[in-house]
Amino acid sequence: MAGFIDRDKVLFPLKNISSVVEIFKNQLESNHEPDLALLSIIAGAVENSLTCRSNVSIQVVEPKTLPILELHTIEDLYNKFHAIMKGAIDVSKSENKVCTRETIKKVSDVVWNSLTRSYYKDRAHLQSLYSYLTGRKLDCFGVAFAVVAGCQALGFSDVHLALSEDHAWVVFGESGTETAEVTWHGKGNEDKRGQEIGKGVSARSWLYVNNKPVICTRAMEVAALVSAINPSLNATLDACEVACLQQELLWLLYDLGHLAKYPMAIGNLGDLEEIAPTPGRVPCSALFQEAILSARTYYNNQHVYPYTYQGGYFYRNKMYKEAFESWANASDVIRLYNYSRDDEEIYKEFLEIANELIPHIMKVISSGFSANSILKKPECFANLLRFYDGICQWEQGSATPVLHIGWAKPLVNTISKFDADVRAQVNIVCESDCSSLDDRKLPRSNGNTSCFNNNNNYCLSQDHAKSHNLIDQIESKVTKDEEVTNL
Ligand SMILES: FC(F)(F)Cc1cc2c(N3CCN(c4nnc(C(F)(F)F)s4)CC3)ncnc2s1
Repeated sequence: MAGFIDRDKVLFPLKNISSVVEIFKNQLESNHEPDLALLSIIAGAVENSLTCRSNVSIQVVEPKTLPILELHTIEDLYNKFHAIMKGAIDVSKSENKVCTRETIKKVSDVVWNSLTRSYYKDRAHLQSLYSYLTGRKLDCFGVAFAVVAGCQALGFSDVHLALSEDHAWVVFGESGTETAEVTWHGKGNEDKRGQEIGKGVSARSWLYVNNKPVICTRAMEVAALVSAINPSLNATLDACEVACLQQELLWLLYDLGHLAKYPMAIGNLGDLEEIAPTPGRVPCSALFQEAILSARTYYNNQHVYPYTYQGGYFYRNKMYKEAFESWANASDVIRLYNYSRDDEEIYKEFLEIANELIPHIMKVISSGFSANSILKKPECFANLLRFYDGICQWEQGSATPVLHIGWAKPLVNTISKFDADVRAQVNIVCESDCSSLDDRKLPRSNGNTSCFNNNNNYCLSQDHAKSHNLIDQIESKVTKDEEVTNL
C-alpha cells in the first residue's frame, strides 16, 4: 500500500473538487494498491464539512470550491486509525501472510467495541472512517468497510469486501474463498460476526444473493466508499458540491474499468446523471442498461436492483410500458428466492411498486382516452401478470408469507382496468412440468424469459405458467383473510 505519500500531501490544503479527484486518481493509478483509510477519511471529511449540522447555514461557496481541508486534519486522523489497529493487533509474526479468521474477528471487535454505545444507526453520514474517528459512529456498511481498511493497514492484502444488495461481509485466505460476517444486519437481529456466511436457510434468501455477491478488488472497495458518499443535507436538499464530487469520482472509476462488475455503483452513477447529465457522457438510460448487463454477465442475473433502478427511471420519465417490463424483470429475479425475515428491504421495494407506483400509473392513465393507452397493450398486461406472478412464486416455498390483503386490492383493481379483449390476447402457456418448479426454483439460465411469441399474441411461457392460478391464489387469500376479519 502506498499510504499517505508526498505526491498526495502537496495537493493540500484541499480547496476544490478537482484536488480531491486528483488524490483519488493518484491513488488509483499508482502501482501500489489504493489506501482505503486515506480515501475514506478524505471523502468523509469533505462530506461532513458540507452536509453536517455544524454549518447547516446554506453555504454560499464559490462553485466547485470546498471549505478548506488542511493536511494536518487528514494526517492526524490517518495516524489515529493506524494507531488503533496496530495498537490492538500484533502482526509482527504474520508479515506478508494471509489473514486468519481470528485476526478478522479481532479487527471487527476493535471497531465494534470502540463505537458509541447507542446511536441512530440508519442516520446519514455514518459510512466513512471520518465518522468513525471523529464521532465513533458507523452504519452497517461502514463497519464492514472499516474492517477491510483495518486489515489493509495491518498489511493483509487478501481481505476484501463482499457486497450483496443489502449486506456486506469479508472474504479472505489463500484463495479468497473464506468468508466472515463482520457487521450486523437489520434491526433486532443478533449479529453473526466471525461466522462464515450462512449455509442454512439464509442461503436461499435475497440477502445473500444466492451466493453471487460483488467480491471487491481494492479499487472496487474505493468504488464502494464513493458510492456510499451521501450528498443529502436533509430530506429534501442535496449539497451539490458533494453530489458533483461523487459523480466525478464515479466517472473516474468507470473510465478505469472498476465499475464493470459493480451493478449498484453503475446504477448510482445513472441516478446522478439523470439529475445532472455530464456533457459528452452516455445518457443515464445507457448506464441503467449497463448495470443490468453487468448483473446478467457476472452474477447470473440474481440481483434485483439493476431492474428497479431502470424501472424507477422509466417511471419518473412517464415511460410506463417500459417501467412494467423492468419491474417484471425484477420480479423474475426475486421469484427464485425464498422470502426470509432478512429480506425486508426488497420486500418494501416490491410493496412500493405494487401498491404505490403501479396504482399511481393506473390513476393517471385511466383519465386519458388515447388510443395508444397502455390499457390497450397486451404486453403491458402480460408484464403486469409476470410482475405479480414473480411475487407469488417468491412466497411459495418460503417460511414467511409475502402477500396479504393489502396487496390484493391494488392488484385486482389494476388488472380489472384492462378490457377483456386485451386480456384475451395474452395466452398463458402451461408447461406440463410447471408444478415441479414450485419447490426447486431452478435458477433460469438466461436473462428475461421471452414473453412474446411470433403471432403477435403475448404468452407467459414456462415458469410464468403459474399465472393462470395467480388470481385464484390472490382471491383465495382474500377470502381467507376476509373470513378471518369477519370472524
Ligand atoms: F453494503 C451494504 F450492506 F450497504 C449493501 C450495499 C448497498 C449498496 C448500494 N446501494 C444500495 C441500493 N441503492 C439503491 N438505490 N436505488 C435503488 C433502486 F431501488 F432504485 F434500484 S437501489 C443505493 C445504493 N450502492 C453501492 N454499493 C452498495 S453495497
